[in-house]
Amino acid sequence: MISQPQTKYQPFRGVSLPDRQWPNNHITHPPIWMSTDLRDGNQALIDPMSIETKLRFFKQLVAIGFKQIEVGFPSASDIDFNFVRLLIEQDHIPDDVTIEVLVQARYDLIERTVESLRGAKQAILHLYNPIAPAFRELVYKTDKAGVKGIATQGTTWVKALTEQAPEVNWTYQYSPEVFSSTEIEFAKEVCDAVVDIWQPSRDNKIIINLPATIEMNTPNTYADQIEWMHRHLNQREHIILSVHPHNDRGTAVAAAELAVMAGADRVEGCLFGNGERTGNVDLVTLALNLYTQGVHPNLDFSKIDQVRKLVEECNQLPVHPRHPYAGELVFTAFSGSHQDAIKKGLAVQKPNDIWQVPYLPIDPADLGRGYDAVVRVNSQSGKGGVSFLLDRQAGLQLPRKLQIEFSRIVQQNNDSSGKEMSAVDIVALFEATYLTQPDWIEYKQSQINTLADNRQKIDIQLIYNDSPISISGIGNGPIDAAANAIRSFTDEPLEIVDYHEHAIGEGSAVTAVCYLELKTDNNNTRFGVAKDSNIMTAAIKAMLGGINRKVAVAA
Ligand SMILES: CC(=O)SCCNC(=O)CCNC(=O)[C@H](O)C(C)(C)COP(=O)(O)OP(=O)(O)OC[C@H]1O[C@@H](n2cnc3c(N)ncnc32)[C@H](O)[C@@H]1OP(=O)(O)O
Ligand SMILES: CC(C)C(=O)C(=O)O
Repeated sequence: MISQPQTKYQPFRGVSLPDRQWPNNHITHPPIWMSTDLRDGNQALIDPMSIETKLRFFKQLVAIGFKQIEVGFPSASDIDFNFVRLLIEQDHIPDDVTIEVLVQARYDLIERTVESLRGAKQAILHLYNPIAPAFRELVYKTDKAGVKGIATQGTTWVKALTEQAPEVNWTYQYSPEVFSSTEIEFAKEVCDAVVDIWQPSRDNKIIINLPATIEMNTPNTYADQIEWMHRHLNQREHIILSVHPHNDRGTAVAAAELAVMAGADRVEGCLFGNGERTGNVDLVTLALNLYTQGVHPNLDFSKIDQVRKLVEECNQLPVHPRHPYAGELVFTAFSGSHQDAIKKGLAVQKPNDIWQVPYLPIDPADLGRGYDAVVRVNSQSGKGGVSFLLDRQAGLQLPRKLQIEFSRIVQQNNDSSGKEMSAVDIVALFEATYLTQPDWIEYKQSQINTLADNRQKIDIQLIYNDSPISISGIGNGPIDAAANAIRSFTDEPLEIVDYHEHAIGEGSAVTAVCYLELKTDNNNTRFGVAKDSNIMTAAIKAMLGGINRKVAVAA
């Protein structure tokens, strides 16, 4: 990089629009969407799609709900020409879907393009030519009149040639390519001239598409340009104003949103932002941004993983794991405080209430994604995430102090392995720590009787050192009695500091889980955990579990 970038690059200022209105506007309904995956997306691929791949992609776009789909550049290649023919001849185009094709302003190419569309019920013919200063000077070696002439001549040819195919219900689209860096008055002049030739009406509107072929500055700059055109174009009522933002500065989504606020009716882009260089605007993000504002985009991404997989296969390009809404990791929290907040939010979120789960701008379930991936545990995680996974995976709802104790054990494990732990790993570690300790004292069975003074007597059979042992205790309740019985046998102080239990499962498969915090010497407490179909047995086993753990750790 050079130390004085101003000697090499100059700022782009766009149009002066001090009375701009767009900042006060809100998007209250979706724009007309146009997917150009099979054209602008395809032309940017290392290996452009085959006809079969294009057809797979086309069907997916239709299933998502796109009503306008640019399917190729039929005058450029046999694949694109034959693909258009296949769509028409094999009747793959639903009645409410219009295919679109792109062409340069060259007679022979337009002729071939019209030929490719013969027999279609409806079609959008899209003509473009670059009109910006650098293109006029460097590429076309002409002036403003020259590029305007290419646009008007092209439009005249399109008009004449499409009239020869009256079976097609034609819509004409014109793009002043590189609109984003064209003098705004000149862009209007060219578009007005095209509109004059085409003679659109309220019933047969022309699409004027204003591409940010190269993104020039902050997205407000583009919004100003679009609002200016929206306010100044002749015959605006006969025009569908369209935008086609590219993502050179990484702000295409913002540019498209602001452009819609500025008056655009239609947005062209690609799924997951594929396209030339840094891509076209990402239609998935745009649509779901709208959805999270309570506006249905009229596009269905309720199986987003399936869509992502298909697009990755067709484009032979991966979608980034952090891609908004669709990336593999976007609904995953590794860090402790995020996990804690998500866990608490999910616990109180009711299905029909306004969505309020912290850190999750959208309910993953709306996109067909599960909650399993929401919380993942590595060395950055805390008790919230660990206990969330224990609950999701095994139905274990640990009391707070045990959450803290066990998350430290998980942390030690992570620190030594340096790896992420799956929910299965965490449950296994929990079981190894609390439920499957070596059986120093093994529970066999027990019986409880109520005495004449209403106190409870318990008789417990144990196995200790491979020998059966019977112990008894009396107490105010069964747990007190069991604690007295065990205390007499171990000759240890045994105080129950906290008792927590819950059921897992339903009906005859229900299991009780008991978590006891035990004081087994003067200063320290220790958790004993056990599961059993009988709640009392679970409590006795939990006491023995706590003692077993003390012994196991001390040994
Ligand atoms: C921003 C965009 O995405 S625009 C779309 C770009 N997509 C593509 O180009 C993909 C498909 N294109 C192609 O395969 C080829 O360009 C073809 C087959 C259509 C044409 O190929 P060629 O005839 O070799 O021409 P090429 O594409 O190199 O274009 C150069 C010529 O076309 C002229 N030209 C380029 N674009 C246009 C246009 N939109 N309108 C009129 N003329 C144009 C150039 O001035 C140049 O003319 P010259 O030969 O007299 O100097
Ligand atoms: C043809 C036009 C719309 C285009 O693809 C662009 O300018 O990026």
